[in-house]
Amino acid sequence: MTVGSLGGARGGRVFSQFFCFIFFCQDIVTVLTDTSKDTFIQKLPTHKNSYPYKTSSYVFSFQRTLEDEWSRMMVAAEQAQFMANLIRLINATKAIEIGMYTGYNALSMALAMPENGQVVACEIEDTYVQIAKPFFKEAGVENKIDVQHQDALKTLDELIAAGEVGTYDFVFIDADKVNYDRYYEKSLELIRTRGIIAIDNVLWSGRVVNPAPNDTSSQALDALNKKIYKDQRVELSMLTVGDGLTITIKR
Ligand SMILES: C[S@@+](CC[C@H](N)C(=O)[O-])C[C@H]1O[C@@H](n2cnc3c(N)ncnc32)[C@H](O)[C@@H]1O
Repeated sequence: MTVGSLGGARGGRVFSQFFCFIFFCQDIVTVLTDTSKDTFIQKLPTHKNSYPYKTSSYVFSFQRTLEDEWSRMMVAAEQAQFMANLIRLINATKAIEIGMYTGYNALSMALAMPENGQVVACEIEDTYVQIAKPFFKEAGVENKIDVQHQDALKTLDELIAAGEVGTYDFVFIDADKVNYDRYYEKSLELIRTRGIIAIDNVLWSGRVVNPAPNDTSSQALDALNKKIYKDQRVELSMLTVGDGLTITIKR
């Protein structure tokens, strides 16, 4: 079939628009159904609570082979999957995770990035760093994850001092809650315009509503939620996924 047979110049336009649409759909389908890690999924035992979430099932199964005790603080699988897809959609190559723990989500982010992608993973506890590193190596993303084993505030200050302001595409905040506001402000400096800052535990099992007088974590989260709600520097979307996930886009 030729363009001409579809009705001249107008037909050509319709024809090419149609194919652009098909290619666009294919891109979206590729992003949402990438199964290139399936070999790992088959290789690894599946945790009893797992569910075959497409791309994230790899990291999900991978880290859930750790004891339940270790899986307690990880993000929910659907959160890791969602953030990995956000990373793909914005073509992120520079990301920061504040609170790496045993590396589940850092691994998920690194796998979603191209070869030149870099995740700065901040973790203060040595035990967790030692657990995470072999997983990064086995997954073949050791070179994409820069583990910063120290206080995350120090790492963020170092990045700012090193001239990295406005260069990061994606930041995930998931460390000690009382410092969330500080992490948010420093992340806003480091993130580029239209970059994403994702914040975990913003619902804190509902305790952000009327926090108890001695509950400093709930108070800090509540204060930050209210601050971001009015923050003109960002667009906001608060999702009731996991323990509550805020997505902000820097204006
Ligand atoms: C909820 S866990 C992170 C879970 C991880 N994002 C995941 O999805 O697997 C919080 C982590 O933040 C770490 N953390 C707490 N305070 C920190 C600090 N000041 N600097 C760096 N890491 C910190 C804790 O040791 C813990 O491993």
